[in-house]
Amino acid sequence: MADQFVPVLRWEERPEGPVLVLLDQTRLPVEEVELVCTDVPALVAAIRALSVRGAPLLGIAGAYGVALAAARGFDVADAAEQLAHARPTAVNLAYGVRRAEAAYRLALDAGTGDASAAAAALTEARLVHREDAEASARMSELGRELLDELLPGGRLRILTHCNTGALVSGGQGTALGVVRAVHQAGELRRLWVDETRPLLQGARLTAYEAARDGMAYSLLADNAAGSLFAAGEVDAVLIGADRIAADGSVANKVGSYPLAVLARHHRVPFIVVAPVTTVDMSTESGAEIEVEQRPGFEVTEIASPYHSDTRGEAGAGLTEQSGAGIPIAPVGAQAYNPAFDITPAELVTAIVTERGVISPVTRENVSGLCSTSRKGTSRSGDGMMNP
Ligand SMILES: CSC[C@H]1O[C@H](OP(=O)(O)O)[C@H](O)[C@@H]1O
Repeated sequence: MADQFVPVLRWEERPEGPVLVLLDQTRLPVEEVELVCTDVPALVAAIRALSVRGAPLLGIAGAYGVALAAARGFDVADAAEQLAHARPTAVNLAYGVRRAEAAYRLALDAGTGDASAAAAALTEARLVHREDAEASARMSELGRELLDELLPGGRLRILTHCNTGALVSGGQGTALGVVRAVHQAGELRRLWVDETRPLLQGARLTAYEAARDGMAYSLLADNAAGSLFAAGEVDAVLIGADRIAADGSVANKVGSYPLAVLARHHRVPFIVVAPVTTVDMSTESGAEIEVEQRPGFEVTEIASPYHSDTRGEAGAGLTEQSGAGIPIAPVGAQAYNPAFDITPAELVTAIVTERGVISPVTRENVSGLCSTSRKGTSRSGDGMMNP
């Protein structure tokens, strides 16, 4: 196991007051630069620029953001609203914000005073952080067991999309956390890493994590994935999720849905790995999930952390503003840039959570994930063997 990263996110008590310190993911893999957030607008800007990103980590950051507002005497209700709406698709963000806000309100209503209420929000944020680390560890175990069952004895060739590792989690990640467990068990033959245009989370972040772990990996352009399936080079697809609707539809980084179609056509297991905090039973179906639309310049320009002149002014992040990148389209070109797409449940072989694995992905099995009386895995029929 490689040495640990610079912490992806940490709370620090400083003489001038508490701060939230973030590893700026827009600067990776070239530089490990830390952003120090002293207020909520700075944290909201970091979330929108994807300096801090990835559904579970957004929930953790959101919870600490509420604690920061409370500790620094800002308006907590206003801070919670700003944070919860910083990005629309990952349900984890609002989940973490509301957890910390509720703890703050409960303490305040109990008459404990502002300082104690702020401490309650911080305690809850730390709990959200710890719970996600525990969930990550459990998902890694369950995901590796699932792969052992689906593909016994194999040295696996796994394809993944975007970044779902330690950079999105309180622990070692979601889908990439499973890959890590497979690698550490000596069962990973090859990790195929989709570069994940346009923000290149695969090229910049997953390759960075895989390299640090000594994994055998190959980076590929997203549109090369089809030829890998056709050549029989993919044993399983593992991805994360930003929101799972009640019907089992999965919102994830754009490019996930085409992989699900390819996987079904080539009878390859398509596995989603996500903590239960990603499941949103109040969203009935995938059609109701708000898909974040991002600025067109992320598509019409190429920005790279390797080239400081493409990071915008003051070495800002990759997504700071138009004109920071190198144009790769005619000036004025219009662009379609959804951050996510929706994969219907019928194309998902299994969903791995810390509370068990569900397959097939049905409304009943999704609902079971959220029931307090849940007992382990819900799998029926031969859904596992017919990816
Ligand atoms: C398992 S959470 C990681 C998830 O978040 C990514 O989105 P973004 O980089 O825009 O935050 C992507 O959808 C990953 O699957």
